[in-house]
Amino acid sequence: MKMMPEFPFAVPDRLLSIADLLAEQGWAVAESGLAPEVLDQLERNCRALWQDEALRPAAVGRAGERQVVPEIRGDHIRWLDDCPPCAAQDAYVEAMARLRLTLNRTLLLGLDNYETHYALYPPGAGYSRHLDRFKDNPLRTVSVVLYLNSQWQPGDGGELRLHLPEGPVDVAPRAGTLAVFMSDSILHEVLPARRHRASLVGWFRRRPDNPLLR
Ligand SMILES: O=C(O)CCC(=O)C(=O)O
Ligand SMILES: [Fe+2]
Repeated sequence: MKMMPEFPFAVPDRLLSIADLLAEQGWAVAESGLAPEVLDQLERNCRALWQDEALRPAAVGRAGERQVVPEIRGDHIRWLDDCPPCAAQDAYVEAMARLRLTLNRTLLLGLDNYETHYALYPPGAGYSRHLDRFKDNPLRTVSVVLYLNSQWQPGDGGELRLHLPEGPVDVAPRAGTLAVFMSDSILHEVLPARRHRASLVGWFRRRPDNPLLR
């Protein structure tokens, strides 16, 4: 039997706060805690992929009927698994592993793995209101967005808008900000931006055969 990869670490308050907020309200916005050099390198990677035309227009719709509809979703993406490895990406993946273990230990979510892609929204592009969990694939459980825009100014647009029962909450996509929310319940959208908007978007997934989650 394969055990969950487990590594001992002191859980920083920052990660515990994210877990508390998720349990309380279904979403959290926090500082990622990643070093400035790591954030810089990730931002450079995302922009270089765009310059090199190595990002592809993202599709919407269920398996079998995926299509590119820029009026609904205008970002361009590349999965991290498909990118040349580098130390900054390793640091990001490790930070996400720590967050995943913290959420499992505190909230017993049974999160098993993480899938993630770079995303670049050119000026004017957005993503209409949606949920991240697909009807034909219920494994995505917690969504995580790390923003990579060191030059972001108020008025640039591109906010993540969470549609909550008590009203909308907007998150500015400033470098280092982490937005975390439940994939099946938090409706959200990306407002069009005036400049290129870079991020890493990912999902903690459950195991399809987890007997505890049936
Ligand atoms: O970039 C964001 O703020 C959110 C992106 C998003 O909702 C998605 O890719 O599903
Ligand atoms: Fe989303």
